[in-house]
Amino acid sequence: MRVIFDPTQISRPTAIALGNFDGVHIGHRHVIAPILPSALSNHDQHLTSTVVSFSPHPQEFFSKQPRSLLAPFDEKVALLESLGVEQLVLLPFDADLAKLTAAEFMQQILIDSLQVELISVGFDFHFGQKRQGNITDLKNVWGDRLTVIPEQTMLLHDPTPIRISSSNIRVALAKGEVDLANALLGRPYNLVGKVVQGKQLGRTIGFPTANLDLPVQKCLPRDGVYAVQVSISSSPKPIFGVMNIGLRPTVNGDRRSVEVHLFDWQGDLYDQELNVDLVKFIRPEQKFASLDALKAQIQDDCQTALKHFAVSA
Ligand SMILES: Cc1cc2nc3c(=O)[nH]c(=O)nc-3n(C[C@H](O)[C@H](O)[C@H](O)COP(=O)(O)O)c2cc1C
Ligand SMILES: Nc1ncnc2c1ncn2[C@@H]1O[C@H](COP(=O)(O)OP(=O)(O)OP(=O)(O)O)[C@@H](O)[C@H]1O
Repeated sequence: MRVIFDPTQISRPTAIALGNFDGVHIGHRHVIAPILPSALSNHDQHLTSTVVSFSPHPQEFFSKQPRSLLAPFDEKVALLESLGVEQLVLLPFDADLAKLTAAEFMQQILIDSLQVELISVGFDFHFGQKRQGNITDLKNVWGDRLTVIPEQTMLLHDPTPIRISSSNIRVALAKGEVDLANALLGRPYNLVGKVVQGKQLGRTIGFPTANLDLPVQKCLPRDGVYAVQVSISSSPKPIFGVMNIGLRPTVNGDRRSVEVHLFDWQGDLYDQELNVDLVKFIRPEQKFASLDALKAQIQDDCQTALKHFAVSA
């Protein structure tokens, strides 16, 4: 997939899906589907299948606050690529772009710069100065070459359906509601990072852990202990394990760490990249009176995780 920051490099004409697409969840995949090469094959002209996002995210530009992301840049690129998207265009969101009216955005960005032939957006998509542009404006120009995806929701435990959205996935993760986050994403929420050195205390209590270095913007789930499934390039099969996210109050930890203990695994993992899929939240992090008490609890956590894996196998 081509990743374009410089608008002069865009491959045109295009079929585009417009939006931020953080996490590439089920709703996003519905929006992207109509512009994938497989959906464009009957079109008489070759259109480049393109996702158009803003960088930084408009909310980040206005609030000046960094946003935590379900899928930081490398993960987003990999996810879009796996769908078959040919090109990701990142429009630099600055004061000039923010000032464009809806009509100017359509003319300068969509028509002149991207040569858009087909567009797909969600029903509530807004664009241009003060978010004044909406799908009616797009419809007036692109007519039946515009696909509008109706709101995608999911009926789970509550009587009211829940909207599939990046915000709702973040809220679920903050509460440790892994099942909900995974259902809305349509795949397990995962953490991808290299293994770095910890304090090496874990091995002294019988539970060696791989400490993960994650992108700073990565949205972390609630602190606590999780059952996880891990993939490493050196192992053909996924490995089960437990993960702790938190400050490690028992050993007076000074910053948040993400560490994984793999079941039945021996060997050096330093510098290897781990992909950790969240399977189940087990318990919140606690301060224990002694290392022995922590050790007993971790043994219990491993049993809880193993039971869960056995039931869902
Ligand atoms: C499954 C699991 C659960 C954990 N739970 C806690 C906990 O509740 N409280 C805590 O202070 N530390 C907890 N820890 C973190 C340990 O304190 C940590 O693994 C140990 O100090 C080793 O750290 P190191 O990798 O930096 O050497 C947990 C670790 C694992 C693997
Ligand atoms: N549940 C959904 N149903 C239909 N379209 C959606 C849905 N979620 C997002 N979209 C559309 O996908 C595109 C990308 O949207 P965006 O990334 O802003 O979505 P989001 O997941 O709702 O994000 P956030 O929760 O941060 O507002 C937009 O065109 C949006 O309208």
